[in-house]
Amino acid sequence: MPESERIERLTFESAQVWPQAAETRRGEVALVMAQNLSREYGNVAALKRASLRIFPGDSIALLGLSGSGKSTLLHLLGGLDQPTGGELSWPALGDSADLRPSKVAFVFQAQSLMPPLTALENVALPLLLLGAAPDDARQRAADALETLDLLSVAQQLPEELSGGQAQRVAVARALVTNPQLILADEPTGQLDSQTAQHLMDVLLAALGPDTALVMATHDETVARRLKTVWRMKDGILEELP
Ligand SMILES: Nc1ncnc2c1ncn2[C@@H]1O[C@H](COP(=O)(O)OP(=O)(O)OP(=O)(O)O)[C@@H](O)[C@H]1O
Repeated sequence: MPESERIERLTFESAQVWPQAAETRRGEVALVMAQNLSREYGNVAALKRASLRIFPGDSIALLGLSGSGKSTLLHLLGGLDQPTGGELSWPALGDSADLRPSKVAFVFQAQSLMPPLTALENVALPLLLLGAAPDDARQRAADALETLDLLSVAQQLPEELSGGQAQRVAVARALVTNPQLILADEPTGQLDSQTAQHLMDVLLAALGPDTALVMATHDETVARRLKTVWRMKDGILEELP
């Protein structure tokens, strides 16, 4: 089937399943809604007319090969980037200016901790940016590190951490503000499979029941740990949620 026809079909099906106004599911308001969401970079169509809804408590793996558009979609969902087509809204969260860091948090694949700050200071940082008192921020950061079994490295600098520990600190930093939506871009991408599974264990255990997680990955084993799998290929969200 030609790609244009396939996109038309997916779009038609999505319109059947989700009328534009369907902001709720079983009485819950969607955190994110997108209709025909597209992002082009010059003549590269990185995301082609994706329609989706994300609700509190969802955990979604975004599975696809390198270049399939996973990061593009995550950046749009978190308001880090602007779509070139379609509609995007955050019915339960406000508009894009309200999104971060208290409501939406990111975990990236690459080392994203601030090098001069200790693990504890890295985790406390989003709280300080939100205006928390320093003592309160440090206590909550310590609690988050403890949840992820990291108290022993609280005073270490990022360069002194293993890759797995650094990613767990990044997860603690994402969780510390109790966000409603966590967007994770291949957080296990640079970890061996055992360390990756441990990261998934602690992340899923630490996730609140109402927090939604969307995680880009190319690893089927990691994807299977989440409740729902969305597949991306060449910018198309293939399996509609
Ligand atoms: N800032 C940009 N400028 C130009 N093209 C871009 C930009 N960002 C992404 N692209 C292109 O958009 C397409 C989708 O990229 P994206 O990073 O979203 O894929 P991905 O599935 O996340 O890949 P990976 O698994 O390698 O991170 C690719 O063809 C990529 O080259």
